[in-house]
Amino acid sequence: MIHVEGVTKKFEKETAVATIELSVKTGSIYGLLGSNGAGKTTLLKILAGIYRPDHGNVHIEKQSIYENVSLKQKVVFIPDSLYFFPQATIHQMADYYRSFYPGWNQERYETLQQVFNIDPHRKIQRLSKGMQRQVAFWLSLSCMPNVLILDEPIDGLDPVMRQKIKNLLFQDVAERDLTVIISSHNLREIEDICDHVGIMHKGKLVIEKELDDLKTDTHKIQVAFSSPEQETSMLKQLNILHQEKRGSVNLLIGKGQKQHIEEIVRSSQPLVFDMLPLTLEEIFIYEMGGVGYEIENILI
Ligand SMILES: Nc1ncnc2c1ncn2[C@@H]1O[C@H](COP(=O)(O)OP(=O)(O)OP(=O)(O)O)[C@@H](O)[C@H]1O
Repeated sequence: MIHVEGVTKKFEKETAVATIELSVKTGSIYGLLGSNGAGKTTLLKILAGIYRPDHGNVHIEKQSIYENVSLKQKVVFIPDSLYFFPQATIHQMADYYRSFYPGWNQERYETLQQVFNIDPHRKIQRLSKGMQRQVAFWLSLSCMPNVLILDEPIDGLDPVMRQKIKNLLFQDVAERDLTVIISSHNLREIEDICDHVGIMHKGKLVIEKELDDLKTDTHKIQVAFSSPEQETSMLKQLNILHQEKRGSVNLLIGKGQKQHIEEIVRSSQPLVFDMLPLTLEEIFIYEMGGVGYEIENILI
């Protein structure tokens, strides 16, 4: 379990992260989204023990991460700008990882060579941007970390490689309870990986949700009635996040169990009734609207 407790970080006068509280369950995949400059990278670096928070603390497996070498050996961070030793080949970089991470698994490193299919004798800095990213995953996954922190990880990867890497992450989560924290700008991209999503804006965590709950609990409803009284009576019984009129049809975004909503709407005898699934992006737009934020400005 990871606990972020009231974490704040300032750079001179700039507050990059403002009193963030969040928890990430062991074996889950947490997606961190937000606008440019929202504070995602700063928070990830605090989680990885690279930055010391000005206030608050981060506990992983009940231990504080900052300056805790033995804990850091179980946590791997892949930053958005990758760093490898100049002139190092993949094998040489692997030697370095092996010396720092006690969990290093040589057999896995060799097995993953078939997945990434890059000659380990090649110098990393001469590889393409996407290939360097593959090397970062190859080395990181060979360390068998308990926690993997990924800052904009899929940038530059082709669709086949993205899928392969997602599958490797799923495998580690399922087989050995790996916890993954992943930052991205793209809700659609991480929709199919994460079980939790948090959205940051101006240093704050403005929304945090479990995806399954959201998906089974939010519905798009189209209804039309012959009388406004029927409509008013139905609306009073529903938990509505958003509504708009399209001609005689009322488009509603409602929260609640599908069957329960259906019963309420049907008992009001609508002329037209349809329930449609929402994309995750739509759900967030309405949820954020509910807490007073314009998500269009936050997600790109
Ligand atoms: N080392 C630093 N020195 C000074 N200010 C910094 C430093 N790192 C980050 N900041 C500031 O902190 C704020 C948050 O930056 P951060 O990189 O955490 O945002 P982000 O959400 O990762 O942004 P992006 O999506 O653009 O990568 C920004 O205003 C940034 O200018």
